[in-house]
Amino acid sequence: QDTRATTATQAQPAAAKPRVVVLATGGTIAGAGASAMNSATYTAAKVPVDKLLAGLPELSNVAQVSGEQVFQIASESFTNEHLLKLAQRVSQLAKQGDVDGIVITHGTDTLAETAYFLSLTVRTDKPIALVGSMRPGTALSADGALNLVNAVSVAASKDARGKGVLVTMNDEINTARDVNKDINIQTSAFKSQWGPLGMVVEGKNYWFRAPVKRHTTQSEFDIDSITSLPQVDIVYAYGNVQPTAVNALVAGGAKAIIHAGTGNGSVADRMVKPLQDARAKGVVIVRSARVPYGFVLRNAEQPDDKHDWVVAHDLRPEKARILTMLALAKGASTQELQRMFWEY
Ligand SMILES: NC(=O)C[C@H](N)C(=O)O
Repeated sequence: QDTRATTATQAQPAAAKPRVVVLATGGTIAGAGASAMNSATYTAAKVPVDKLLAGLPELSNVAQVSGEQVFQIASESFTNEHLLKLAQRVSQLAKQGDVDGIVITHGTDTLAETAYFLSLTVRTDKPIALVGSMRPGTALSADGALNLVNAVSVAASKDARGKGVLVTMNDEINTARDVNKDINIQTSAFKSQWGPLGMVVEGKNYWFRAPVKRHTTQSEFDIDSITSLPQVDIVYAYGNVQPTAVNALVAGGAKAIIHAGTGNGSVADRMVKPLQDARAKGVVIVRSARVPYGFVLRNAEQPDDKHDWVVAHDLRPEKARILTMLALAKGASTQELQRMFWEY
């Protein structure tokens, strides 16, 4: 009896690839410049998602990928409405049985803010990976292609489940909460002060740590029940700063002001009274720091208990703004907001 035929038919059929949806929002990863020398001079948000995906045949080895153009904008122009619309779409897709992971292509300038917003509001354990690029696809040594393949491969992997919203740039996997754009011009733009969670190399993830802060499935926020976000603004501290901006924001209807203080979140003597007055009018005051690393301590630099101010822990002012908007949308008190800053 010839056994060769039997042996041949015993070969296992290739397992179906995970299904990943790429939601495109614009940014440099969809940018185009006039020449290959233009690594920094170009127009963002030009190339449609279908074209981005069609240019990457490698993706089909990793996942069954489909694309959806949600916006086509540079990320510095993101608004609260964009955040809400994107998070609602991510939440819908995450509930679908035929979606295993979601990738969001995004401009890098506000990518970390959007990532944090999604990690706080989308209740899923499916992998969500945000990705951008520092050079447009038309440039020499463009970084978008590999970044995007890496993002799809992370979103497609079972071992990324339950790790919350991730940012995959420059071969690193960072958690949405900790990561920030720390360097412009360079492709190693994204850093977490507490270190990356891992790396993605040739389609495989290498994990070294896991996030401990509440996110996604453990979050008390839920995009499905949020329809609008309150006005929360940021005031930047510097030598000779005057109360002009604080007073204007209060008059303009800000519900909270994030004070990006010097050093440990310190507040200039002439700014204390205007901030106290704002608080007396019901405006929530959050003390953060313009210093990128370290963290702000409660009742150090200022008597926060006495002022009824909140401290932003290690969150940058722009990320403190995201958490404060979500807290106020839920009607949180200043005590609850402070708890949230320690927990998220
Ligand atoms: N590298 C980039 O994506 C920067 C661009 N300004 C953006 O955020 O859309």
